[in-house]
Amino acid sequence: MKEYVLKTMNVSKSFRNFWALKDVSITLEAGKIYGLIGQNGAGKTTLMKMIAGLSFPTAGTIELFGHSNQKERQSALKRIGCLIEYPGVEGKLSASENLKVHRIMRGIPNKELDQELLELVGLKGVGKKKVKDFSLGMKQRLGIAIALLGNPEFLILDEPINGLDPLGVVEIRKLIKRMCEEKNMTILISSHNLPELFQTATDYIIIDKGEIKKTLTQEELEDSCQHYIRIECREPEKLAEVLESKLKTVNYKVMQDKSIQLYEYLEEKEYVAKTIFENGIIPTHFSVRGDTLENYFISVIGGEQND
Ligand SMILES: Nc1ncnc2c1ncn2[C@@H]1O[C@H](COP(=O)(O)OP(=O)(O)OP(=O)(O)O)[C@@H](O)[C@H]1O
Repeated sequence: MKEYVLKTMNVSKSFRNFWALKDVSITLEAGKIYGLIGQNGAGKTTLMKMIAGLSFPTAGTIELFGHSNQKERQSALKRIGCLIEYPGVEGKLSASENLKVHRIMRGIPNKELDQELLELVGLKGVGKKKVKDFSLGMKQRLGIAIALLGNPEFLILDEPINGLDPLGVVEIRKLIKRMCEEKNMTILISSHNLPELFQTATDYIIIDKGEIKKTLTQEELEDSCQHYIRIECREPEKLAEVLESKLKTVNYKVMQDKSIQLYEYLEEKEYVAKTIFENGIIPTHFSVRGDTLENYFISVIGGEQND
């Protein structure tokens, strides 16, 4: 049976007359990495804050680890770790001193945890260096270490790779995947950039203007962005036969509108056109289709695509 970490049901949030979230209903399964994707102002931070108990919905229900009533949810919140907006760190202290402060504030006595977490996030070697002299990537990793105090089962990270250089992005990506794999942690990570999250998440939630526009798995996203040759003709059965017998491929799909999508030979379009023509098929349409991740995201939120 699937284990659910979070269910939000018709969650809405208004600030005076402005609805920052409208009827948000999402379900997160344990052990997956969810990418919450939306442009600036889409409502990502607002949603994450409500899930983490830092703010309250105007309407709707949030169920955490199966608990939706206020009292039980309060204790379920202890099973969450979050990095939402930058955590309170003291620039004049080192990474381990900062961790110690947060550990003591949370009432966690285990002193060894500080070094364990610094090692986990790759900050063990920084010694006494003050946090004010850290790079952005190091600060983000310290923020993640703080979020990991308390050994959370569900980790919420708001834009953890925003502003990082490519190497920093790779490091955070590896860390997130490792935590999911080694600790079976469920992770919700936000970003305004779908390609950036593409190699990290297992599932995607696309949000725009406070509304969930689409939820999809990595596989579904890959399918949506896969490139193919679209061929239309009067005799699709005959075309399928030619693809199999002459081009030796079964890597195609006959669509409902009877067009055929061919997922091979993208670099040899002329050869495909010549072969089908020589075998008596006259295409009424022949084109290469498929989206980039960016264009797919824009099409889902209803904007204009780039060519
Ligand atoms: N406390 C608040 N008072 C008034 N409006 C708010 C408040 N918090 C958020 N908003 C508004 O709600 C909308 C959603 O904001 P939110 O910070 O959740 O977006 P976001 O997707 O996280 O964007 P960003 O990537 O820019 O952080 C924005 O229009 C924002 O101005």
